[in-house]
Amino acid sequence: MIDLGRDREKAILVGLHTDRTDTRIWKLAFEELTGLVETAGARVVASLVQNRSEADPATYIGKGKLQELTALAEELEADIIVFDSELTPVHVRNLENCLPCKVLDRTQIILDIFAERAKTKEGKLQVELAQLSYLMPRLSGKGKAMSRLGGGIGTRGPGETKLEIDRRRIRGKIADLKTELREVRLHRSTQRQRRKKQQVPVIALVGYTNAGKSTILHALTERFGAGSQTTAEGQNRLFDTLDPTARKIGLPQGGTVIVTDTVGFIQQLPHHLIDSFRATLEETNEADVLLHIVDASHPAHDIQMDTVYQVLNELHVLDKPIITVFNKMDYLNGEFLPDDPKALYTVKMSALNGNGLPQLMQAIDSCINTKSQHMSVILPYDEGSLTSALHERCKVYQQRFLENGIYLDLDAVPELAKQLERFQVNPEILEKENKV
Ligand SMILES: Nc1nc2c(ncn2[C@@H]2O[C@H](COP(=O)(O)OP(=O)(O)OP(=O)(O)O)[C@@H](O)[C@H]2O)c(=O)[nH]1
Ligand SMILES: [Mg+2]
Repeated sequence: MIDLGRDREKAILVGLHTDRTDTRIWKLAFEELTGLVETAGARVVASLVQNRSEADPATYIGKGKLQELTALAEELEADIIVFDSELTPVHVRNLENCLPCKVLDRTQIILDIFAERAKTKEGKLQVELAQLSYLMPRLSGKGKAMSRLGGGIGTRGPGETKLEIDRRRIRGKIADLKTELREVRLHRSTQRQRRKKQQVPVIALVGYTNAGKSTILHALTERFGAGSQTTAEGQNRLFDTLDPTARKIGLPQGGTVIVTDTVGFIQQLPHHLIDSFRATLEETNEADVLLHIVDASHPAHDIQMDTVYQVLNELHVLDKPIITVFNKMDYLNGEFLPDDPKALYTVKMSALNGNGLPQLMQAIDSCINTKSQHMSVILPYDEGSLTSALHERCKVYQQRFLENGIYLDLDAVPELAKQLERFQVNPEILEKENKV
């Protein structure tokens, strides 16, 4: 994408604010659309917003607004009009009939950016799968704008060559892609198995796009990297990282961990993408700890955090220990931010100047290396499942069956130590009473 302002396609953005949408969330998503369209290589020349109780089933926006938009597009000689949410096939058909230029929606812009960014075979296959799944129900709706092919936003990737192909062939192609993806993933799961065997703990970086995940991985690798590894420095653009990257880092108290970086999240991440990228996102399932990176300087970072937690919830990984990292603190001039209640640790740092990096390492170390605790307990006989969990996961030195329960002398892992606190006894007193 060469940035020569005058050669870039001119885009008009169209937003619909309905009664049902939270205004702050809507505003964030609409501002993001500007960033997305610019990232995709176009120049935003105007935006038009309509407040309406709900989307018009035929044309998304109302008739009057559509006339206004048509006139504006002609006046500004716009090349594309981008709508702020996923249009139905009916919307696309009707809008294309009225408007003098290409009609695109938020989903297509995101798919387009992903198509440009994907580097690995798996990434490319995933994007292609998402694009074809998006295209399938819309094939018949592609009217005049799409027949004017010749590149430009929304027509990159497989769309260029395959638009003429009928549904059946696309369905076949989707099936082939799924098979190919399965094979590629098999290879990655073998790599993961090997890592598991080596018992190296895995830390997954998660967070909103542009929060600073790659910059943090770069800083960690520079300072604590094990062996000669390099990582790309972060870039100030959306969805800079698409393909998973893994790096080995040495911990201050000894031992190493693997830190993985992957695709960032955003409002209304298209569901075709979530489905296609599920395997990549599910890397987080393998992680021992999640590092949730937040751009603390962003005025809507609370909404961004909620979005991340929603995706993590969908991936069923919220039970893992989370370290929340408020990054970009250098922008904040000591402004106070409360700790994230969902996290085990909250760290405030700046990946840019390195402030807070040692605290982050400390938090990682504490999560990974939290020592087992030596305890003596008497467990009532009705605590059968806890007893078996202890035998499975802890080192038990002594066991005696007493009148009021089982006496155990053991090293308890941190999660179980908490549950055992209420059963703790003083072994010296028991010894004096000749019970153990
Ligand atoms: N001022 C400041 N800028 C930062 C800091 N950390 C990262 N950045 C900048 O923020 C931008 C985004 O950083 P990345 O590391 O690419 O963000 P990311 O989370 O990997 O983004 P995606 O890969 O798009 O999901 C870059 O321009 C970084 O230089 C920080 O602590 N302070
Ligand atoms: Mg990145």
